[in-house]
Amino acid sequence: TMVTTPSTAMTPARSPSIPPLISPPLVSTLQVIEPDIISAGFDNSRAITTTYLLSSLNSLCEKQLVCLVKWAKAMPGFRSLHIDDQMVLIQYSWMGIMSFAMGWRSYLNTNCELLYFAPDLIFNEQRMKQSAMYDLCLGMRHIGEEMMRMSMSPDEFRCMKAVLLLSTVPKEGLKCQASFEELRMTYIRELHHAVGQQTSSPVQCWKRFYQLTRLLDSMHNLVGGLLEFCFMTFTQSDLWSVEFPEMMSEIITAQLPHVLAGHAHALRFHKK
Ligand SMILES: Cc1noc(COc2cccc(F)c2F)c1-c1ccc(CNS(=O)(=O)C2(C)CC2)cc1
Repeated sequence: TMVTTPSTAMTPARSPSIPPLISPPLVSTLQVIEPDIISAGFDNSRAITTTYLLSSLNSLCEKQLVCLVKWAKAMPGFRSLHIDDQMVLIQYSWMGIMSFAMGWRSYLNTNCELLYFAPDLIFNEQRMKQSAMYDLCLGMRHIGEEMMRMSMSPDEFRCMKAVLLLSTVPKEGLKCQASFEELRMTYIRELHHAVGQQTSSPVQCWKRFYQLTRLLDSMHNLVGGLLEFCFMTFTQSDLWSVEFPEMMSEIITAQLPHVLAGHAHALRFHKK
């Protein structure tokens, strides 16, 4: 489905009184295709057990995966990649994209006091401990705190999330490496442009761009730990009796051997 960009559609042809919108189409398209907030369907009246918490996270994850695939396919240029590359990019980046978006919701809605997975699934300290993922939750909260410290803008957030989709590749390379690298560069330039909108001098712009790309790099470390936990929970799901819905199971089954074999290569802006 063609996504119209309001900036072009809404800019009156000739009206000297109203300055033409200068936001480049890419940023306004990212705004238009941004998925809505999804509810987990969490029953807050039930006894809160670790198993129920994790199973609820997984059913929320399943719903978010459906939206994530739609969002990726609506992202300008993504569909021009080789279909196999589209698949592997989503398989390698879904955890990072979901976590980054959750950090953003936690920043916007709770000032990073809590982890805002969904309007009906918000983790306070106690729930973080109960979830058996306390350290991962702290790592996630730190991401949200960085967004708050930088007072990250919605445009910067959406550009960074687009870059995250294009930040983990197979070690042996993609089917169409050139079109991937061109697309990644396009979104990195778009991020730089969004940073320029938040700063008033080139030096400030580069400093902020440096800090935001550092934050993007740090997502890889958090995601590594999360994937380990995810794979461990998945392989022992009968033991923990944590439910893994269909699409999640498919993605994890496809992704797990490659990641454990060290085939997933994280693209970083900075030396570690
Ligand atoms: C949905 C959803 N919105 O955000 C996130 C990122 O989650 C976390 C991020 C950081 C620390 C944590 F502690 C998280 F939980 C998810 C999300 C939910 C489930 C799964 C797969 N399931 S899983 O096995 O990894 C697990 C987590 C249930 C145990 C994967 C992402």
